[in-house]
Amino acid sequence: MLQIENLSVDFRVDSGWISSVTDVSFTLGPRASLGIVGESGSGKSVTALSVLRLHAARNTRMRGRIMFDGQDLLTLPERRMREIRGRDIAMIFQDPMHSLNPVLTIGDQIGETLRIHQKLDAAAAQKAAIGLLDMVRIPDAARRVTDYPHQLSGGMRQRVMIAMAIACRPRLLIADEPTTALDVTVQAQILDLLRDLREEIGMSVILISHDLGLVAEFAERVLVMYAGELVEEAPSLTMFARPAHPYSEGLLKAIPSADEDVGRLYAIPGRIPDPGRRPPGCNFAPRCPLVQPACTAAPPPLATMEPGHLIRCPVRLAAMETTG
Ligand SMILES: Nc1ncnc2c1ncn2[C@@H]1O[C@H](COP(=O)(O)OP(=O)(O)OP(=O)(O)O)[C@@H](O)[C@H]1O
Repeated sequence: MLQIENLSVDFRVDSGWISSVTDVSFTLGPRASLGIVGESGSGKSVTALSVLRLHAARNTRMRGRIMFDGQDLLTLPERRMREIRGRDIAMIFQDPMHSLNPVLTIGDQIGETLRIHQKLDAAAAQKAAIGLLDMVRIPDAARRVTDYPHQLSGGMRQRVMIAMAIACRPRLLIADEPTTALDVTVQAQILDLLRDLREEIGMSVILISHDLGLVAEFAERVLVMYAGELVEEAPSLTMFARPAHPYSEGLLKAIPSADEDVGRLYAIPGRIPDPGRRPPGCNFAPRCPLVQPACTAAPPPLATMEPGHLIRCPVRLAAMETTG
Protein backbone atom coordinates (compact mmCIF):
# COMPACT_ATOMS: atom_id res chain seq x y z
CA MET A 1 0.00 0.00 0.00
CA LEU A 2 2.79 2.41 0.90
CA GLN A 3 6.18 2.10 -0.67
CA ILE A 4 8.86 4.67 0.10
CA GLU A 5 11.78 4.46 -2.29
CA ASN A 6 15.06 6.28 -1.64
CA LEU A 7 13.45 9.25 0.06
CA SER A 8 15.82 12.13 0.76
CA VAL A 9 14.72 15.43 2.26
CA ASP A 10 16.83 18.61 2.36
CA PHE A 11 15.92 21.89 4.03
CA ARG A 12 17.09 25.37 3.14
CA VAL A 13 18.76 27.08 6.11
CA ASP A 14 20.76 30.33 6.34
CA SER A 15 23.99 28.59 5.30
CA GLY A 16 22.46 26.74 2.32
CA TRP A 17 20.81 23.30 2.03
CA ILE A 18 21.14 20.68 4.77
CA SER A 19 20.28 17.03 4.36
CA SER A 20 17.73 15.94 6.97
CA VAL A 21 16.69 12.50 5.71
CA THR A 22 18.91 10.41 3.41
CA ASP A 23 17.91 7.58 1.12
CA VAL A 24 15.16 6.03 3.25
CA SER A 25 13.23 3.07 1.76
CA PHE A 26 10.55 0.87 3.32
CA THR A 27 7.19 -0.67 2.52
CA LEU A 28 3.98 -1.08 4.47
CA GLY A 29 1.17 -3.44 3.55
CA PRO A 30 -2.55 -3.03 4.22
CA ARG A 31 -3.61 -3.53 7.87
CA ALA A 32 0.04 -3.60 8.90
CA SER A 33 1.77 -1.84 11.78
CA LEU A 34 5.20 -0.32 11.61
CA GLY A 35 7.20 1.51 14.25
CA ILE A 36 9.85 4.15 13.59
CA VAL A 37 12.21 4.75 16.48
CA GLY A 38 15.24 6.93 17.13
CA GLU A 39 16.46 9.82 19.27
CA SER A 40 15.27 13.36 18.79
CA GLY A 41 16.63 14.68 15.50
CA SER A 42 16.95 11.28 13.82
CA GLY A 43 14.50 12.16 11.04
CA LYS A 44 11.38 10.26 12.12
CA SER A 45 8.98 13.20 11.90
CA VAL A 46 10.49 14.55 8.69
CA THR A 47 9.94 11.14 7.08
CA ALA A 48 6.33 11.01 8.31
CA LEU A 49 5.52 14.58 7.28
CA SER A 50 6.92 13.81 3.82
CA VAL A 51 4.24 11.16 3.29
CA LEU A 52 1.59 13.86 3.71
CA ARG A 53 3.78 16.42 1.96
CA LEU A 54 3.45 18.80 4.87
CA HIS A 55 6.83 20.52 4.51
CA ALA A 56 6.91 24.12 3.34
CA ALA A 57 7.53 23.58 -0.38
CA ARG A 58 9.72 26.66 -0.89
CA ASN A 59 12.35 25.57 1.63
CA THR A 60 12.28 21.84 1.07
CA ARG A 61 13.80 19.58 -1.55
CA MET A 62 12.49 16.00 -1.70
CA ARG A 63 13.87 13.19 -3.85
CA GLY A 64 12.78 9.58 -4.32
CA ARG A 65 9.27 8.23 -4.55
CA ILE A 66 6.41 7.80 -2.08
CA MET A 67 4.07 5.35 -3.76
CA PHE A 68 0.61 5.13 -2.20
CA ASP A 69 -1.89 2.94 -4.00
CA GLY A 70 0.21 3.04 -7.14
CA GLN A 71 0.62 6.83 -7.34
CA ASP A 72 3.67 8.87 -6.39
CA LEU A 73 2.59 11.34 -3.71
CA LEU A 74 5.66 13.49 -4.39
CA THR A 75 4.44 14.34 -7.88
CA LEU A 76 0.69 14.73 -7.26
CA PRO A 77 -0.81 18.20 -7.64
CA GLU A 78 -1.52 19.92 -4.30
CA ARG A 79 -5.27 19.71 -5.00
CA ARG A 80 -5.09 15.88 -5.08
CA MET A 81 -2.91 15.83 -1.93
CA ARG A 82 -5.59 17.81 -0.09
CA GLU A 83 -8.12 15.09 -0.90
CA ILE A 84 -5.78 12.35 0.32
CA ARG A 85 -4.88 14.11 3.60
CA GLY A 86 -7.43 13.23 6.26
CA ARG A 87 -9.40 10.96 3.95
CA ASP A 88 -6.89 8.24 2.99
CA ILE A 89 -3.94 9.14 5.19
CA ALA A 90 -4.41 10.79 8.59
CA MET A 91 -1.93 11.87 11.21
CA ILE A 92 -1.96 12.53 14.95
CA PHE A 93 0.69 14.42 16.86
CA GLN A 94 2.23 14.55 20.31
CA ASP A 95 0.39 17.50 21.78
CA PRO A 96 -3.37 17.45 21.22
CA MET A 97 -3.82 20.81 22.94
CA HIS A 98 -1.86 22.51 20.17
CA SER A 99 -3.69 20.66 17.42
CA LEU A 100 -7.19 21.41 18.73
CA ASN A 101 -8.89 24.78 18.34
CA PRO A 102 -9.62 26.10 21.86
CA VAL A 103 -12.71 28.09 20.84
CA LEU A 104 -14.58 25.32 19.01
CA THR A 105 -16.39 22.39 20.61
CA ILE A 106 -14.87 18.99 19.99
CA GLY A 107 -18.02 18.00 18.07
CA ASP A 108 -17.56 20.92 15.66
CA GLN A 109 -13.92 20.01 15.14
CA ILE A 110 -14.59 16.35 14.42
CA GLY A 111 -17.56 17.35 12.25
CA GLU A 112 -15.41 19.67 10.14
CA THR A 113 -13.45 16.76 8.66
CA LEU A 114 -16.73 15.02 7.79
CA ARG A 115 -18.22 18.16 6.26
CA ILE A 116 -15.13 18.65 4.08
CA HIS A 117 -14.50 15.08 2.93
CA GLN A 118 -17.95 13.51 3.11
CA LYS A 119 -20.07 16.63 2.49
CA LEU A 120 -22.26 15.92 5.54
CA ASP A 121 -24.58 18.70 6.77
CA ALA A 122 -24.14 20.07 10.30
CA ALA A 123 -26.73 17.78 11.96
CA ALA A 124 -25.38 14.62 10.30
CA ALA A 125 -21.81 15.64 11.13
CA GLN A 126 -22.74 16.13 14.81
CA LYS A 127 -24.38 12.71 14.93
CA ALA A 128 -21.36 11.09 13.29
CA ALA A 129 -19.08 12.93 15.75
CA ILE A 130 -20.93 11.30 18.67
CA GLY A 131 -20.45 7.90 17.02
CA LEU A 132 -16.74 8.60 16.65
CA LEU A 133 -16.39 9.69 20.28
CA ASP A 134 -18.01 6.37 21.21
CA MET A 135 -15.55 4.56 19.00
CA VAL A 136 -12.59 6.13 20.79
CA ARG A 137 -14.23 5.17 24.09
CA ILE A 138 -15.09 8.58 25.44
CA PRO A 139 -17.82 7.91 27.98
CA ASP A 140 -21.11 9.78 27.68
CA ALA A 141 -20.28 10.88 24.13
CA ALA A 142 -23.61 12.62 23.45
CA ARG A 143 -22.94 15.03 26.31
CA ARG A 144 -19.18 15.42 25.77
CA VAL A 145 -19.60 16.37 22.12
CA THR A 146 -20.35 19.97 23.13
CA ASP A 147 -17.29 20.22 25.42
CA TYR A 148 -14.38 22.51 24.61
CA PRO A 149 -10.83 21.07 24.58
CA HIS A 150 -9.88 22.63 27.95
CA GLN A 151 -12.69 20.67 29.63
CA LEU A 152 -10.97 17.37 28.81
CA SER A 153 -7.93 15.61 30.27
CA GLY A 154 -4.81 15.11 28.13
CA GLY A 155 -5.73 11.48 27.41
CA MET A 156 -9.29 12.46 26.41
CA ARG A 157 -7.95 15.18 24.12
CA GLN A 158 -5.72 12.64 22.40
CA ARG A 159 -8.81 10.42 21.95
CA VAL A 160 -10.56 13.38 20.30
CA MET A 161 -7.58 13.77 17.94
CA ILE A 162 -7.82 10.07 17.12
CA ALA A 163 -11.59 10.45 16.50
CA MET A 164 -10.82 13.27 14.03
CA ALA A 165 -8.12 11.19 12.37
CA ILE A 166 -10.35 8.14 11.85
CA ALA A 167 -13.44 10.15 10.87
CA CYS A 168 -13.06 9.18 7.20
CA ARG A 169 -11.83 5.64 7.91
CA PRO A 170 -8.33 6.30 6.52
CA ARG A 171 -6.24 3.46 5.18
CA LEU A 172 -3.13 4.77 6.87
CA LEU A 173 -2.79 6.50 10.23
CA ILE A 174 0.54 8.05 11.18
CA ALA A 175 0.88 8.58 14.93
CA ASP A 176 3.86 10.81 15.76
CA GLU A 177 4.75 10.42 19.46
CA PRO A 178 1.02 10.20 20.33
CA THR A 179 1.59 9.29 23.97
CA THR A 180 4.77 11.15 24.90
CA ALA A 181 2.89 13.89 26.77
CA LEU A 182 0.73 11.39 28.70
CA ASP A 183 1.34 9.45 31.89
CA VAL A 184 2.16 5.75 31.64
CA THR A 185 -1.31 4.33 32.34
CA VAL A 186 -3.00 6.63 29.84
CA GLN A 187 -0.22 5.87 27.36
CA ALA A 188 -1.07 2.16 27.51
CA GLN A 189 -4.79 2.88 27.05
CA ILE A 190 -4.17 5.02 23.96
CA LEU A 191 -1.95 2.34 22.40
CA ASP A 192 -4.62 -0.30 23.13
CA LEU A 193 -7.17 1.94 21.47
CA LEU A 194 -4.98 2.39 18.39
CA ARG A 195 -4.47 -1.37 18.21
CA ASP A 196 -8.23 -2.03 18.38
CA LEU A 197 -9.06 0.67 15.84
CA ARG A 198 -6.50 -0.73 13.44
CA GLU A 199 -8.41 -4.02 13.51
CA GLU A 200 -11.87 -2.43 13.42
CA ILE A 201 -11.19 -0.04 10.56
CA GLY A 202 -8.69 -2.27 8.79
CA MET A 203 -6.13 0.53 8.52
CA SER A 204 -2.35 0.43 8.70
CA VAL A 205 -0.59 2.36 11.45
CA ILE A 206 2.87 3.91 11.57
CA LEU A 207 3.85 4.66 15.16
CA ILE A 208 6.74 7.07 15.70
CA SER A 209 8.45 7.16 19.06
CA HIS A 210 11.81 7.57 20.75
CA ASP A 211 10.87 4.58 22.95
CA LEU A 212 11.98 1.28 21.39
CA GLY A 213 10.15 -0.78 24.02
CA LEU A 214 6.83 0.91 23.32
CA VAL A 215 7.21 0.63 19.55
CA ALA A 216 8.31 -3.01 19.64
CA GLU A 217 5.27 -3.88 21.73
CA PHE A 218 2.86 -2.10 19.39
CA ALA A 219 4.16 -2.75 15.89
CA GLU A 220 4.87 -5.86 13.85
CA ARG A 221 8.00 -4.35 12.36
CA VAL A 222 10.41 -1.67 13.55
CA LEU A 223 12.68 0.74 11.71
CA VAL A 224 15.49 2.39 13.64
CA MET A 225 16.63 5.78 12.33
CA TYR A 226 19.82 7.60 13.17
CA ALA A 227 20.96 10.97 11.79
CA GLY A 228 18.47 10.84 8.92
CA GLU A 229 19.22 7.27 7.85
CA LEU A 230 17.69 3.87 8.43
CA VAL A 231 20.22 1.88 10.43
CA GLU A 232 18.18 -1.23 11.15
CA GLU A 233 14.90 -2.80 10.12
CA ALA A 234 13.56 -5.99 11.68
CA PRO A 235 10.44 -7.72 12.95
CA SER A 236 9.67 -6.32 16.42
CA LEU A 237 10.40 -9.55 18.26
CA THR A 238 13.82 -9.78 16.65
CA MET A 239 14.58 -6.12 17.32
CA PHE A 240 13.66 -6.51 20.95
CA ALA A 241 15.36 -9.86 21.54
CA ARG A 242 18.54 -9.40 19.51
CA PRO A 243 19.03 -5.97 17.95
CA ALA A 244 22.03 -6.06 15.64
CA HIS A 245 23.07 -2.43 15.11
CA PRO A 246 25.10 -1.01 18.04
CA TYR A 247 22.74 2.02 18.06
CA SER A 248 19.64 -0.19 18.41
CA GLU A 249 21.44 -2.09 21.17
CA GLY A 250 22.05 1.21 22.93
CA LEU A 251 18.38 2.20 22.62
CA LEU A 252 17.34 -1.13 24.10
CA LYS A 253 19.82 -0.82 26.96
CA ALA A 254 18.48 2.67 27.69
CA ILE A 255 14.99 1.35 28.50
CA PRO A 256 14.59 1.44 32.29
CA SER A 257 13.72 -1.94 33.78
CA ALA A 258 11.03 -2.34 36.43
CA ASP A 259 12.49 -5.66 37.64
CA GLU A 260 16.13 -4.81 38.12
CA ASP A 261 17.73 -2.17 40.24
CA VAL A 262 20.27 -0.94 37.71
CA GLY A 263 21.51 1.99 39.75
CA ARG A 264 22.20 4.66 37.16
CA LEU A 265 20.15 4.58 33.94
CA TYR A 266 22.12 3.84 30.80
CA ALA A 267 22.45 6.60 28.21
CA ILE A 268 24.25 6.26 24.87
CA PRO A 269 27.34 8.46 25.24
CA GLY A 270 27.67 11.49 22.95
CA ARG A 271 24.95 13.08 20.87
CA ILE A 272 23.39 12.80 17.45
CA PRO A 273 25.27 14.95 14.89
CA ASP A 274 23.49 18.00 13.47
CA PRO A 275 22.49 17.61 9.81
CA GLY A 276 25.23 20.01 8.65
CA ARG A 277 27.94 18.33 10.74
CA ARG A 278 27.70 14.65 9.98
CA PRO A 279 30.96 12.68 10.02
CA PRO A 280 32.43 11.42 6.71
CA GLY A 281 31.93 7.68 7.33
CA CYS A 282 29.30 6.01 9.48
CA ASN A 283 27.15 8.62 11.25
CA PHE A 284 27.21 6.59 14.46
CA ALA A 285 31.00 5.97 14.46
CA PRO A 286 31.85 8.75 16.97
CA ARG A 287 29.55 7.12 19.56
CA CYS A 288 30.01 3.49 18.62
CA PRO A 289 31.59 0.91 20.96
CA LEU A 290 32.50 -1.29 17.96
CA VAL A 291 34.12 1.44 15.83
CA GLN A 292 37.01 0.39 13.55
CA PRO A 293 39.17 2.49 11.20
CA ALA A 294 37.09 1.50 8.13
CA CYS A 295 33.94 2.93 9.77
CA THR A 296 35.22 6.48 9.51
CA ALA A 297 36.39 6.14 5.89
CA ALA A 298 33.15 5.66 3.93
CA PRO A 299 29.41 5.60 4.69
CA PRO A 300 28.32 1.99 5.21
CA PRO A 301 25.49 0.52 3.11
CA LEU A 302 22.26 -0.95 4.48
CA ALA A 303 22.68 -4.71 4.05
CA THR A 304 20.54 -7.79 4.59
CA MET A 305 21.55 -9.83 7.60
CA GLU A 306 18.78 -12.38 7.20
CA PRO A 307 15.47 -12.14 5.30
CA GLY A 308 13.49 -9.16 6.66
CA HIS A 309 16.38 -7.97 8.84
CA LEU A 310 18.57 -5.17 7.49
CA ILE A 311 21.43 -3.36 9.20
CA ARG A 312 23.84 -0.58 8.31
CA CYS A 313 26.91 -1.90 10.12
CA PRO A 314 29.52 -3.95 8.25
CA VAL A 315 31.42 -4.62 11.51
CA ARG A 316 28.46 -6.34 13.13
CA LEU A 317 27.51 -8.03 9.88
CA ALA A 318 31.00 -9.52 9.53
CA ALA A 319 30.97 -10.66 13.18
CA MET A 320 27.61 -12.39 12.68
CA GLU A 321 28.86 -14.13 9.54
CA THR A 322 31.95 -15.41 11.35
CA THR A 323 29.95 -16.83 14.25
CA GLY A 324 27.32 -18.19 11.84
N1 LIG B 1 11.89 22.71 8.59
C1 LIG B 1 13.13 22.36 8.90
N2 LIG B 1 14.17 23.15 8.57
C2 LIG B 1 15.44 22.79 8.86
N3 LIG B 1 15.77 21.64 9.53
C3 LIG B 1 14.77 20.84 9.90
C4 LIG B 1 13.40 21.14 9.61
N4 LIG B 1 12.62 20.14 10.11
C5 LIG B 1 13.49 19.24 10.67
N5 LIG B 1 14.77 19.65 10.54
C6 LIG B 1 15.96 18.93 11.01
O1 LIG B 1 15.93 17.62 10.50
C7 LIG B 1 16.42 16.70 11.49
C8 LIG B 1 15.40 15.61 11.72
O2 LIG B 1 14.27 16.16 12.41
P1 LIG B 1 13.01 15.34 12.87
O3 LIG B 1 12.01 16.28 13.44
O4 LIG B 1 12.53 14.44 11.79
O5 LIG B 1 13.58 14.42 14.02
P2 LIG B 1 12.78 13.42 14.93
O6 LIG B 1 13.55 12.15 14.88
O7 LIG B 1 11.36 13.33 14.55
O8 LIG B 1 12.95 14.09 16.33
P3 LIG B 1 11.85 14.63 17.36
O9 LIG B 1 11.48 13.41 18.14
O10 LIG B 1 12.56 15.64 18.16
O11 LIG B 1 10.73 15.19 16.53
C9 LIG B 1 16.72 17.51 12.73
O12 LIG B 1 18.10 17.78 12.77
C10 LIG B 1 15.94 18.78 12.53
O13 LIG B 1 16.56 19.86 13.16
